[in-house]
Amino acid sequence: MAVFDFPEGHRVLVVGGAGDIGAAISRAFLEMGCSVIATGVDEAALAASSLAPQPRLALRTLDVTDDAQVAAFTGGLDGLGTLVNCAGILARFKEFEIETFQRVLDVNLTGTFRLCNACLPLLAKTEGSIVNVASMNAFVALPFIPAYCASKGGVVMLTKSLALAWAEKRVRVNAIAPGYVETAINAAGRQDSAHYERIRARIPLGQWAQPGDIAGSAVYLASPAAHYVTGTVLAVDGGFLAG
Ligand SMILES: NC(=O)C1=CN([C@@H]2O[C@H](COP(=O)(O)OP(=O)(O)OC[C@H]3O[C@@H](n4cnc5c(N)ncnc54)[C@H](O)[C@@H]3O)[C@@H](O)[C@H]2O)C=CC1
Ligand SMILES: O=C(O)C(=O)C[C@H](O)C(=O)CO
Repeated sequence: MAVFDFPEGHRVLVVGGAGDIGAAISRAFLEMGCSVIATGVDEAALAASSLAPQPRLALRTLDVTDDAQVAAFTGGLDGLGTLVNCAGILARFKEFEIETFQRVLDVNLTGTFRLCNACLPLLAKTEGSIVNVASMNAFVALPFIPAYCASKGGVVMLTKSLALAWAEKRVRVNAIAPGYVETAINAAGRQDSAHYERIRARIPLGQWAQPGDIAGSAVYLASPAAHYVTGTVLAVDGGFLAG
C-alpha cells in the first residue's frame, strides 16, 4: 500500500461538500477510492452543486446550526474515517449587526464544534481524523469582514485544542487555511475589479486559487501519510501568509 492510500471502504463526511471548495475536496477523496457523503445547507445548495451523481457519493442536506439535525444526521452514520468541516458563510461589514455577527459565528465556528463533537464517537472507533477549513483570514484580517475573521481565528484555536484533547483517543484534528479562492462565497466581492486585482498582486504565486488547488491538502491531512500530524494548520495560499 502506498503512503497516501486510504484503507478499503474509508468513509468521509464533507460538511459543506456541495459548495465550491467542498465539492473539490469531495472529488479528490472519491478519486482516492473513498466513499463520500457531501452535504449542503438545503436542497437548493445541493441542486446548485457541481458534484455529479456517481458511485460512492451521497448528497445530503444538513444545517450545522441545528443541534437536532446534527444529532439525527450523525446518529445515522457508521464507520466514519474522516470528517471535513467545510461549511461557511461570509458577511461584509455594511451588513454588520449583532445578529449577523452571531450567525457567522454559529455557522463557521460553533457549527464546526458541533460536528466535531457529534462525530467524535464515530471517529474514535476508526482512529479517524478531522480536517477543519479555516482561512488565511484567521491570521490576516480584512476590515469589512470582522465576524468572518473572528470565526476563522476561532476555528484555528478550536482545532489545536481538540487535537490535544482527543490525541489519547487517537483522533487527529488538523486544519487547512486556504488563501483567496474564486468561489461563490466571494462572488460579490470579486465584482469589484480593483479589489480583485489588489489581492491578486499581493499573492506571491500571482493568481487567486481555484477550488481544486485546495483539495489535495485536505486529502493529505486525512491520509495515512499524515498519521503523525495533529494540531497543525496548513496554509494553501499561494504564499500569501509568507510575506
Ligand atoms: N473562497 C475563499 O476564498 C475561501 C473560503 N474558505 C472557506 O472554505 C469553505 C467553503 O467555502 P466556499 O467553497 O468558498 O464557498 P461556498 O459558498 O461555495 O460553500 C459554502 C458551503 O457551506 C454550506 N453552508 C452554508 N451555511 C450552512 C449551514 N448553516 N449549514 C450547513 N452548511 C452550510 C453551503 O451549503 C455550501 O455548501 C468555507 O468555510 C469558507 O469560509 C476559506 C478561505 C478562503
Ligand atoms: O469578500 C471579499 O471580497 C473577500 O475578499 C473575502 C475573501 O476573499 C474570502 O473569500 C475569504 O474566505
